[in-house]
Amino acid sequence: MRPSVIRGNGSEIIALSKASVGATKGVDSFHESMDAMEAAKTLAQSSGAIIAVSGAVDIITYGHQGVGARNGVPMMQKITATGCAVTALVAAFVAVDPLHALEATASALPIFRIAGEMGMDMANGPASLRMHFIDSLYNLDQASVSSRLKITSL
Ligand SMILES: Nc1ncnc2c1ncn2[C@@H]1O[C@H](COP(=O)(O)OP(=O)(O)OP(=O)(O)O)[C@@H](O)[C@H]1O
Ligand SMILES: Cc1ncsc1CCO
Repeated sequence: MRPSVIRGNGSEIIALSKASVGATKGVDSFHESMDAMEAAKTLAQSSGAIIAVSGAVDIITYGHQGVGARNGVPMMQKITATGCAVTALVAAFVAVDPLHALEATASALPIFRIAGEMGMDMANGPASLRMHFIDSLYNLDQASVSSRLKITSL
């Protein structure tokens, strides 16, 4: 199997790259995404996949430079399965343009996080964030993405 993109939290990417033997915590992460930067680059080079690490900053790398997606709200972590959901969004973006999987991944992650920010503007906690987040993703437009986008090179 040669996946185009591997998305995990910091602990998962470190475990996959075998860069660390530290404890992991199942579906949640003990490590911050930036702790997994070197592991992500190593895994990208050994697997040939684009690596996306979710966390306070989402990281996207193909093994050399990286992109950091800095939008979002921490309460997204309190909704179980947002990790799987953002992975599904990445898959959908890559399916539209498979020859540009890096750009597709670097678009899907910040868009997911921007929808989280917009959902949080209307939410009172994780349950209402889940609802408002899905509504925000559904209603998202180019102007909202352009005005909110926070990405940097790493
Ligand atoms: N500290 C944070 N601040 C803002 N957004 C975050 C933070 N940590 C994670 N996220 C966002 O939350 C979503 C889920 O990422 P997370 O790292 O929690 O995945 P996961 O551990 O695989 O989750 P799951 O519980 O679904 O298995 C992603 O969109 C990610 O960008
Ligand atoms: C914990 C969990 N529940 C549904 S999917 C999933 C893992 C990734 O989000």
